[in-house]
Amino acid sequence: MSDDASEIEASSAKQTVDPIKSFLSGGFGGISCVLVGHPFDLTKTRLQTAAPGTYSGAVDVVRKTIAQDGIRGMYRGITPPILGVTPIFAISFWGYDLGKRIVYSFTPNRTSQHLSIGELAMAGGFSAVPATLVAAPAERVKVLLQVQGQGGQSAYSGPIDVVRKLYAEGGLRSLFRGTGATLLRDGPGSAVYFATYELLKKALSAAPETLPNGEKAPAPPLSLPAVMLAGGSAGVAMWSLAIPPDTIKSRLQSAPHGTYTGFMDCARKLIAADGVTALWKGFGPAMARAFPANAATFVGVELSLKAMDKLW
Ligand SMILES: CC(=O)O[C@H](CC(=O)[O-])C[N+](C)(C)C
Repeated sequence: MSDDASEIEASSAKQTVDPIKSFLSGGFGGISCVLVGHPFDLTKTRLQTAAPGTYSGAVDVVRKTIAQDGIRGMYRGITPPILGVTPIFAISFWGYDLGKRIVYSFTPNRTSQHLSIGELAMAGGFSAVPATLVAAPAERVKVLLQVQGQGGQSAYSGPIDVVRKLYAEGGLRSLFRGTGATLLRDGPGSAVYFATYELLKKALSAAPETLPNGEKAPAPPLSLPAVMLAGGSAGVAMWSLAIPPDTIKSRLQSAPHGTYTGFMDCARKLIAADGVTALWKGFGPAMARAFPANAATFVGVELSLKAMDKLW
């Protein structure tokens, strides 16, 4: 067998892909995710951060936003997510692939190349580490833009203005406020996310063939509806876990300087003021977004991988 052929066989049996392809496919997934998911995300952030009584629910946020700002209002703050989510997803999908390679390197004497769901979850959790370095400042900027324009004056004219003002106010520390909260949300969240996708992908695929070396071949490609079902469910599974740390992250990142000393302080103050259920503010819109946005993400990922596989 040629070196190239044995490398392809080894990497497909190992469930890893070329790092450039995993990075680019994640980027395509991110763009698809933002285009479908942004209006849901804006509704969630407004519900999470508005003073009690401002909105009666998600539909009220949409009604008031459109009445005040038109349809464009639902896409307020989309520039940072497009610019931020694309690299975040690129790094996240690349990090997931890197996480799988790390698992292999720590288990050199394994009897099967196939990664268990626990190992895939570990690789998913690992992906949040590099992704958070980009996600935390991008989310800080996005949250500040999303919460303005709810009646009062706008403090920022755009993402660059936010970055400039945050840097002037507190340097990199201010720009990176909420990094720990982002990791607490995305570490466990990404573990569940990738594990759910792989689990459903396997359940929805036809039985794999056996390779000449006795290993199972990777499952044949999924149909688009199956990719959408597995991707959408991965999003729902992730957000079922991620809403409480996300609520705290949004509060931390949107509050004036000095309001909270950290994650636990913010959680304690939020629960004391609004009760424990306040941790699940924005649950409805997050869940409403989770399925379509992540169905779109994995369609973007799988289609771009397929296109790249044809190119090189
Ligand atoms: C917070 C976030 O970006 O979650 C992604 C899914 C979504 O609904 O946006 C998943 N991942 C963290 C793996 C990029």
